[in-house]
Amino acid sequence: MKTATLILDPAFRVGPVRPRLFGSFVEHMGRCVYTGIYEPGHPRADADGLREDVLALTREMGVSVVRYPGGNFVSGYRWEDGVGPVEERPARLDLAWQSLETNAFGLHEFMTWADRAGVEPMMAVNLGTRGVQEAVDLLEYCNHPGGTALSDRRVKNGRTEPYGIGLWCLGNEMDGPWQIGHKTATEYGRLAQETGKAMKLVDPSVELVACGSSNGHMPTFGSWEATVLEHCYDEADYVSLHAYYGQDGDLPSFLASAVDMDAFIDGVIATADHVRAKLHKSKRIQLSFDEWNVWYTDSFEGGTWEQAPRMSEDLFNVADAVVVGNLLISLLKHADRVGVACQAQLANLLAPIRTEPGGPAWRQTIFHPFAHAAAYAKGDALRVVLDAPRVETAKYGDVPVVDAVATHDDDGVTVFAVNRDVEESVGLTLDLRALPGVRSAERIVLSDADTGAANTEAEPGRVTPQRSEVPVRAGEPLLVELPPVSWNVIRLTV
Ligand SMILES: O=[N+]([O-])c1ccc(O[C@@H]2O[C@@H](CO)[C@H](O)[C@H]2O)cc1
Repeated sequence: MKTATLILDPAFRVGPVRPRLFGSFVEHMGRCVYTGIYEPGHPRADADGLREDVLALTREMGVSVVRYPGGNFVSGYRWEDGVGPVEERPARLDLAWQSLETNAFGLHEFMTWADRAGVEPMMAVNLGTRGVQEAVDLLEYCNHPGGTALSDRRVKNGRTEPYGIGLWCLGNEMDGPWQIGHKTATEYGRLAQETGKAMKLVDPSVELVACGSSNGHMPTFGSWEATVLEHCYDEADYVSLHAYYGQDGDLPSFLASAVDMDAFIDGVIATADHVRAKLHKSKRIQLSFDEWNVWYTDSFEGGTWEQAPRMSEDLFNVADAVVVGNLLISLLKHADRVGVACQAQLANLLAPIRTEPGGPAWRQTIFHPFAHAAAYAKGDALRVVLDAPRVETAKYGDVPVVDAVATHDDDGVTVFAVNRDVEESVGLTLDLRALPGVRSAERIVLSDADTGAANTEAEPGRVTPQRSEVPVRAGEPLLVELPPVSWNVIRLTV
């Protein structure tokens, strides 16, 4: 068996784990909204048509913040279409996904859902086909107490108190040629600056996310962030990152996907800090990794003009869950700069939660690492000193076979670790010399002899994490075996 050692010390602090790291994303795309979170007439729907089974799973996952309504969808969206009496709302072509948008679900429905799910809303404005005026109109509608045409319209539509939405995205993936209203970095940077300036005049408390690159391999990556931030450094609080990782038959490289995420995050930090130095600023721009996940992009099908077509309903397996866990480790390793992160998406497409219309809702494999991280990654993120053998990958060269991070709070220390070896277990020795008070240890593991195993409607509990106690001997290191292709949580209680 391969062996690795890991030194834990509460002094090796990276930064606080901010709850917004465990965000998700609800887009008007495929069946995320319609027959996902919202299905009037479903046996488990409440009086507002919100699926209570999906609400319960969202709460169980520990989702903290949810980005809405897109995504590519937002770049052609008129928010006014989704407010007021439902029977008066227009049906529209959704050009992003070539689907039919009925607008039966809109702003108020989403805010009711967010309230019941116990999540903070993260609202995106359309900077594709629209601009400064529509963005400030939406913000005034949402956040101004009353006495103006827009805020009184919100009151008339049933919501007296202002929504007080604090986190806003200035458009979506505006660097992407596929984006409706795609812009150059200079065009977008100026628009983000002016939109941000006006939004902060309406409500100075809002936090704004400027669009970074739609992935770290875009030809404009780096120069896009630099140009955009040179324009909107004062107005932006965050710059966004998006990344999706897929399997293409090369499992060792897929399992090492977090190597790419680490490099992407480091590149954006370096670029944002370059602009900070160049502009002589003291403020540091934070990172909003507001779309991340595993995704088999070739499973995308659109163009039918149907309402809520089945799109990208990927069936995620054990290997996918291990990669998702590793991506969460990467986010936690950068907790000092990544202040927001949203797994894309919540229900049905690319999703931890799957539903059937009129039928059940269940947890995909990737639900579990997210739920563990959201539940147990509290307090401060800790850098760990890891000594592990390396494995060869075609995409990333040789990489450590184990990747890990830890968190420290009043209850103790939790280690999150993946074994990226396709065949062999790794014997991990946890050096606890800086934690003499550890009384007990529990470990949770997600692995399977069949790395392709998945949860389905017929077998929703096929892949389930296993919990066990690990014996602790005072003054001695702790030994844990990490099975091949596994996600592991080790909770040390003091
Ligand atoms: O790799 N791709 O082919 C690819 C295509 C589209 C794409 O768009 C992003 O992903 C969509 C789904 O979350 C969001 O609406 C959009 O922001 C992200 C990645």
